[in-house]
Amino acid sequence: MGGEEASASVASAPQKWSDYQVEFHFPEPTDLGSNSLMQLMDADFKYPGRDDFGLKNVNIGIDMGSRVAIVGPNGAGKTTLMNLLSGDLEPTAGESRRSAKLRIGRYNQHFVDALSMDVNPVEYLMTKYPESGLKPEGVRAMLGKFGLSGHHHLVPIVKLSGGQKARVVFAGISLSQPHILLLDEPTNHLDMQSIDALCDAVEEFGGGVVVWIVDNGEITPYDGDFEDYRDELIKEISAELDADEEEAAAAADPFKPKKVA
Ligand SMILES: Nc1ncnc2c1ncn2[C@@H]1O[C@H](COP(=O)(O)OP(=O)(O)OP(=O)(O)O)[C@@H](O)[C@H]1O
Repeated sequence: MGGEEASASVASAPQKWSDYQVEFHFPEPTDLGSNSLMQLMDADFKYPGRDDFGLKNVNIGIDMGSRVAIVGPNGAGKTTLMNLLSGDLEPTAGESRRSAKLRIGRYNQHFVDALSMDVNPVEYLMTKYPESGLKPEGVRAMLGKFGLSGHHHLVPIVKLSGGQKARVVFAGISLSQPHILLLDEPTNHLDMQSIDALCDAVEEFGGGVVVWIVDNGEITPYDGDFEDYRDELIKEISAELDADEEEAAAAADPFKPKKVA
């Protein structure tokens, strides 16, 4: 994992921490009258005509305060599982229960890629979440906290980088006042400071959180807590940054032996 913004900041200045302030925040969810938010019980899922892929016997319960991290490889059916959790797909056997009035804040790469419109982030968020009641200045303050610099608030979204669009998606999730966060590889586009801010926000969030982490093994629950996950990500990104710095130093020094690709 790593972020395009992390590599970009290394290219311009070899430092590990950017000098801007980020503070992700998801508001305290409204009371739904029950601690239990959603459940998949003995759920199976199969696409019609696809006998080579299916999910079997999935049991996941998400309550207020739940933290569920799932580790699995690409191709394991992550989008399908996330769609079952969000209610976009219904199980072909077993049961799916969801609290009435449940709001789910969902993050994935497809949502980031799909943000390619001519309106700017402020216009986009104000149109999509009118119930937030925020004025443009409020939306801009929020975008700033999610790490989108002021200049980019008024640039058409189509011109933003993946990392900048990711911040717009996160700000939108916050404005939607979710009870559950479904986060599919949420750190891909983020630099270390933002990953730290996201982990803090997830930790303090009063609702339920499901995070998908890609790894090469089978689909399993993550063996650790969010602190462990944060430490792992930061270790990975530090190693990537060190490798980038070494490469940059080698490129600048004509006498240093070069790595052969
Ligand atoms: N609507 C569909 N109809 C038939 N098969 C589908 C459909 N959507 C996905 N699949 C198949 O189901 C399997 C799992 O797909 P899914 O998108 O859930 O997970 P994934 O492969 O882990 O992808 P991603 O990493 O993009 O989430 C794949 O073999 C895919 O081709």
